[in-house]
Amino acid sequence: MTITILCTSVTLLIVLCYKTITRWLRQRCLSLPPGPAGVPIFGNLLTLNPELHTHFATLAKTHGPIFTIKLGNRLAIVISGVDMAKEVLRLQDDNFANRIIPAAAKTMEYIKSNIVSSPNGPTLRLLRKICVREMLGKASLDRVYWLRRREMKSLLIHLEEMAGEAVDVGAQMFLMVMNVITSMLWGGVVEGEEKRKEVGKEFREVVGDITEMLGKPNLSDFYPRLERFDVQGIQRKMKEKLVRLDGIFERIIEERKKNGGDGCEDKDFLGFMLRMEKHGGADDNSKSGTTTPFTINHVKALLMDMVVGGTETTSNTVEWAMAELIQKPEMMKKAQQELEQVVGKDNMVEESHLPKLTYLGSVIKEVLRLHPALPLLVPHCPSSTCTINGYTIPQGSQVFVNVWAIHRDPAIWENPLEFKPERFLGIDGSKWDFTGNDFRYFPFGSGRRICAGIPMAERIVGYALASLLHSFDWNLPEGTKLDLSERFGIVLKKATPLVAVPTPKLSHEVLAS
Ligand code: HEM
Repeated sequence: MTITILCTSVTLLIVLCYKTITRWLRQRCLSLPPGPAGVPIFGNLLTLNPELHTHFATLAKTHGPIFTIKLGNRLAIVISGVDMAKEVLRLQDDNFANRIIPAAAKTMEYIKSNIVSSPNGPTLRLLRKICVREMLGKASLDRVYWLRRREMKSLLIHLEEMAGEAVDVGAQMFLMVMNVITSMLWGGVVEGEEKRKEVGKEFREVVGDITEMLGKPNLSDFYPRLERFDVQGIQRKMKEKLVRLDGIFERIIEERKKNGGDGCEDKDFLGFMLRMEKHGGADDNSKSGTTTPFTINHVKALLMDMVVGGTETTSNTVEWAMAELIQKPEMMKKAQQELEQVVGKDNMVEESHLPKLTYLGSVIKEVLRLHPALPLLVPHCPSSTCTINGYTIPQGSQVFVNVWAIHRDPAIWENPLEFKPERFLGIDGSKWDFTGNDFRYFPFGSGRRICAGIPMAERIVGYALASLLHSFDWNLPEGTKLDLSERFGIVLKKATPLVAVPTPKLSHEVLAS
């Protein structure tokens, strides 16, 4: 018995060593980008700092703007140079516009059908077209403005009630943005304040758990062969949550179908998507006349995309902006003076004011420069082996583009660590935008996989920040200090939540109008 166990262990060890050595030799022959030395089996996992964006920026100082690291069995390439970012996101975009789906996200069919996980191809094009052109186009966003206004007003009245007390700004923003997004998605379905709150609460809990699990390091991702064993139980727990989420979606969709179904397309996005689904999908999008299907799974997947893609990104951006402005009161004053001029003291901010708020716009650009919501974008993945700068980038490797590091590169930005909205003002400032055409500034990514929610993000962040600043003065609670340090996650966070005290600037009549 002992001899059998011994023989099996030795054989396993030999096989493992053989595989590690052959993989190592294969990779050496490939002329991969340079990178820190790792150890067999673990690669660089043991020295990986969880603050990935800063860790990668530090490694880039030693290994250059393109380097390799090994995360277990997975090869990752990290890009932190402008030219190479352009190579991945523009010149070789077609090849790199794919994703590696985390093991936890593979557990439910509709999660695999969403935009963020879809490989480059007709389904991705269809989903993005629906999202970017149909739902998040100007006309559609205008149509559901009343829903955003309703949620904003409810937040401002709540903050007025909290006047003089310490408020967790990020938590309030998250709640408001979640309500705004879910209202836009199915706001016409869930009737009644109480019921809306109830659905919203359950939804928030489940989505919070799901994003937390997606952000957890999972051995199944570093060692894909372990995926079926689900060593940490993450996939099992994720599946439980996704079944719950699916239940919420099913209830909402059922309710909508009962109450007039796809006839309600003007009310919110769900109505629009159900109409598409009823017509069996879409869109004769190819010359060959084939139709790309659009199923109920796609409806759920798009709901999920907007909630997960849109909530923390926008609410954290507003929280960062508030923190930076509280740190620099003269800048807060400047933004408030502009609001008084454009909006007036007897009025609430409306989205239609945003294009005239030039200084506020530059504050938002500067926040997204210093604290881009997704500091490493969403990792890309080449569908075939290619070369960048003479280095081989193997098919299937995970490619991180460190936009955070590019936005702080002293060769591009003067005093890059200083928060200075003025750099985006004037003739010089107007050249920077969110289109991803300039690889020195691209907080929303670039190319085929550029953020699908830019118009919505611009409106929500601008409207929320303008409303907070116009309606209240903001100060830190007495005796507290501001901490501006960051914490890496799926979305970049403040390491400690911003707690601040609002003092109303507008009368109750104006706020409640
Ligand atoms: C301040 C707010 C936001 C920022 C900074 C932001 C940034 C980004 C970035 C950097 C990416 C990845 C690009 C890449 O992989 O190359 C992305 C992807 C995405 N974003 Fe946003 N985003 C924001 C808000 C939103 C909103 C409001 C929505 C939708 C309602 C949204 C939906 C998406 C989706 C669906 C994707 C995946 C696109 C794809 O894989 O093709 N985002 N976003």
